[in-house]
Amino acid sequence: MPAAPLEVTGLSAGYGPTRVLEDVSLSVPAGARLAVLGRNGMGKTTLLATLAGLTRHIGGSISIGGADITGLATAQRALKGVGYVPQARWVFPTLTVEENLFVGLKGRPREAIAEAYWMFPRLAERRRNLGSQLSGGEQQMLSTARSILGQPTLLLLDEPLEGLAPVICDELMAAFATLAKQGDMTIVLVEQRIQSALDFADQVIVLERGRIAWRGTPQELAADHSTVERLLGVGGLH
Ligand SMILES: Nc1ncnc2c1ncn2[C@@H]1O[C@H](COP(=O)(O)OP(=O)(O)OP(=O)(O)O)[C@@H](O)[C@H]1O
Repeated sequence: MPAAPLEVTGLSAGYGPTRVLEDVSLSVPAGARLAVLGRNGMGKTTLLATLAGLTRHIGGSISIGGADITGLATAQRALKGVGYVPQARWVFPTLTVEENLFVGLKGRPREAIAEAYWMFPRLAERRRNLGSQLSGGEQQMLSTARSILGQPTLLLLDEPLEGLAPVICDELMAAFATLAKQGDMTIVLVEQRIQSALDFADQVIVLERGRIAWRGTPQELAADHSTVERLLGVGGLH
């Protein structure tokens, strides 16, 4: 399946009585890469969780590939092409790497796991290790690979670099760039490592208290020092 464009209109969502996202609208063309930035607690995770169907919908709509998925449950959204890689790194600790990958196949032939090993050669080396024996970086690779095996047309990555050593971050970002180049997925990346996100993305939004406070290209953001300082709390980007 080719990458699916993402269209979000007037989206508001939250948890129980709490409103977090307010009137978020965005449009990501098929195969494009959107970075979602913002300080802690501004609603980045909530935006991805809302796209995946895991929060309380208050208003607005979400469509991928022209199909309205707003009313669909998480599992149905996955069938429509939404791949969600949560911040918590969903790995089955008592299954081996290979068994974890089998879970992601969703009816595809077993040989398809070669795609995961091609993308993340470290996983091939660790195929017989248990999920619980993996480093944080390897768990992130496994969690991402499992999602990719389901052939999503929209991939949602929530802070994949959190807590990882720089060398592993580079490895992961290189794998994401390879995925993006293949053009089979539209990718939305939430990341606190601003420079890595800007190097990867072709468009950026910055959230502030659940609303889009800024949007533009990575180049525009890097040049806009006052926005970077005000909305991201850092002195500047290189
Ligand atoms: N399950 C929940 N129930 C109630 N409120 C929540 C829940 N999860 C998050 N929130 C609140 O929603 C707001 C946005 O949180 P969210 O995790 O989306 O922010 P974030 O930008 O991803 O932050 P971080 O960078 O720290 O992960 C915060 O005020 C948070 O306290």
